[in-house]
Amino acid sequence: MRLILASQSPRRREILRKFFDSFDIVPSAVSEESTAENPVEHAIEVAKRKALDVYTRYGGVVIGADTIVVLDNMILGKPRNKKEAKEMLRSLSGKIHKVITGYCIVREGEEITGYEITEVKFRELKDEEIEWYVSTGEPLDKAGAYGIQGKGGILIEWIKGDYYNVVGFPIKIILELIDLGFKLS
Ligand SMILES: Cc1cn([C@H]2C[C@H](O)[C@@H](COP(=O)(O)OP(=O)(O)OP(=O)(O)O)O2)c(=O)[nH]c1=O
Repeated sequence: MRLILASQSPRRREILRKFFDSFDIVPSAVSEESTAENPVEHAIEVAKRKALDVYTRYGGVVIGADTIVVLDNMILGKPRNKKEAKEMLRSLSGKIHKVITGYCIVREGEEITGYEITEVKFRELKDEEIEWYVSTGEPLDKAGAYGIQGKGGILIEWIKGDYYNVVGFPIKIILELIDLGFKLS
């Protein structure tokens, strides 16, 4: 069965490519708003919308995912501009937050949903560090305004849990695909 990643994220593509040889990529264009009552439900709802959008057009086995950063029960999505990126980084400084990725795999009308939570502790950041990091341009397409896999790694004191989950593609998805019969490359 054809495997399709419903994502424009280069990070998700790279992680999936580490484990599986052949799959297609079809980005979805759905809204990332939701009426969910809590962050986990929100991430799953959006992931499901992404996967179903592509599944209804192409069929196959479709994976959708949504990554959010949650600080004190507030969802930080992708910053809209540099000012918002600086505010997000200031609010994360010195604190522990959660990175939640909700995912959905759709095949033959059946949906498998799940999520992973990783805790991340930021160092106390100096204003100059925030200025420098935002000037690199890295924060703009990323939830919480940082990328752990890039220069943003320097902002972090520790993480607890699945590293790949922070980048946007938890290992749980790989395990689900193995259960569905896909072979590791
Ligand atoms: C916290 C964090 C997020 N991110 C990224 C992962 C996601 O790509 C992005 C969150 O946005 P998402 O809406 O989950 O994904 P996306 O818009 O990039 O791609 P698509 O909806 O097409 O699947 O932030 C990192 O790359 N590194 C990090 O450390």
